[in-house]
Amino acid sequence: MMFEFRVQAVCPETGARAGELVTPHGIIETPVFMPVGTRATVKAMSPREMEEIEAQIVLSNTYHLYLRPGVELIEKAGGLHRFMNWHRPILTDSGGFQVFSLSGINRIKEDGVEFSSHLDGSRHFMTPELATRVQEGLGSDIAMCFDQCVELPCDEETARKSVERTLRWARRCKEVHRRDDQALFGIVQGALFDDLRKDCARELIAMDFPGYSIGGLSVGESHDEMYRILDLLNPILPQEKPRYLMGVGFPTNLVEGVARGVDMFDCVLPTRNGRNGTLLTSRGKFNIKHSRFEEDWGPIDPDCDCYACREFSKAYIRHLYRSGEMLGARLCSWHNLRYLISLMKGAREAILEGRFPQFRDRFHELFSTGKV
Ligand SMILES: Nc1cc(CSc2ncc[nH]2)c2nc(N)[nH]c(=O)c2c1
Ligand SMILES: [Zn+2]
Repeated sequence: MMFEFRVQAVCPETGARAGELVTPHGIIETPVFMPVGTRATVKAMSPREMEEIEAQIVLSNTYHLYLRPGVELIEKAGGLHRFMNWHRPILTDSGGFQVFSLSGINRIKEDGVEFSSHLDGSRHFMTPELATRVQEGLGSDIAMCFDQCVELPCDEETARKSVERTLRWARRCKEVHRRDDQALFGIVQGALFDDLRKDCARELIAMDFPGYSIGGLSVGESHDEMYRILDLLNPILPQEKPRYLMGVGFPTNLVEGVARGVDMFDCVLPTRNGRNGTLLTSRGKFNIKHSRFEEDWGPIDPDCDCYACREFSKAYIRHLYRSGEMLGARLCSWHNLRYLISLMKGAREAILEGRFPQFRDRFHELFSTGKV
């Protein structure tokens, strides 16, 4: 069996799940945080270091790799796993979101999206078929349908049109998808409109995808609005299939997403914030450049087992950061990634041991104190 998802335990109080996702490149234990490697690298981290922090799966981007170096080159290298020397699972996003958020002048047509490359302004036309073909060429284990994510706030008519287009495009992706060693996920859209979200989910479920992504969130809505949509979709999406909440997120959103039946998360936060000195810890977040750390000889996080926390002081990392030294960005990213990976590992263990509600309360109690 190329692709299989097994739910191993469900928290009776919340519905949080612990599971195993079997892929051609290995088994993923869920809930899982997936580091983002947009241009075929998780910034500042080598594959060996990613294995050391127990990263199980990394993300990459169709949009970026299609523009540079091009899927043809990566196919000649033997696919993305060989090209980047990462032999665990890879998930690729379809490019829809990036076309709208990164490229210049884009024009949506029924057939696809016309856009200018953010690299050199060259004109391109991305279609559901091309997005699917590129992901098959990259050889990721999990691929995304080409969807249309709308910016918030948006009116119901605009959201309805994006749902209808997303569904037509999902059918077209499924129609041309051939690789049986790659799972294609449908992406639920519908902005913050309950009926649109339910209709979109039901139509995608009827197409019988092996997993479902929840798109159109973490795009500026409040936490409560995000949680309302998750509460709405949790009972509708098939319990026996994985749920992936795209672009999320901040530690509190991860724990609350797990409590609402989400299995997979990704976010650029740990590496992007790491590079500007913002650190995520069990006791809240802080920025290392603050003067209060000048003579702080302690670790970033006393509860963290990562290389940065075991071997270096906050004072030293602050010095590196202020001097613009690359090691500063590396150590901050290293810690933030390990923190989120460990947070999901802890949630999984708590669910398996029947103590997730206590884990969740303890997390909020410590994280919100901001006692750093
Ligand atoms: N918030 C958010 C984030 C992403 C990027 S997920 C990602 N790709 C690469 C790294 N991370 C989304 N992607 C798609 N296709 N659709 C969405 O609605 C959407 C929403
Ligand atoms: Zn650490």
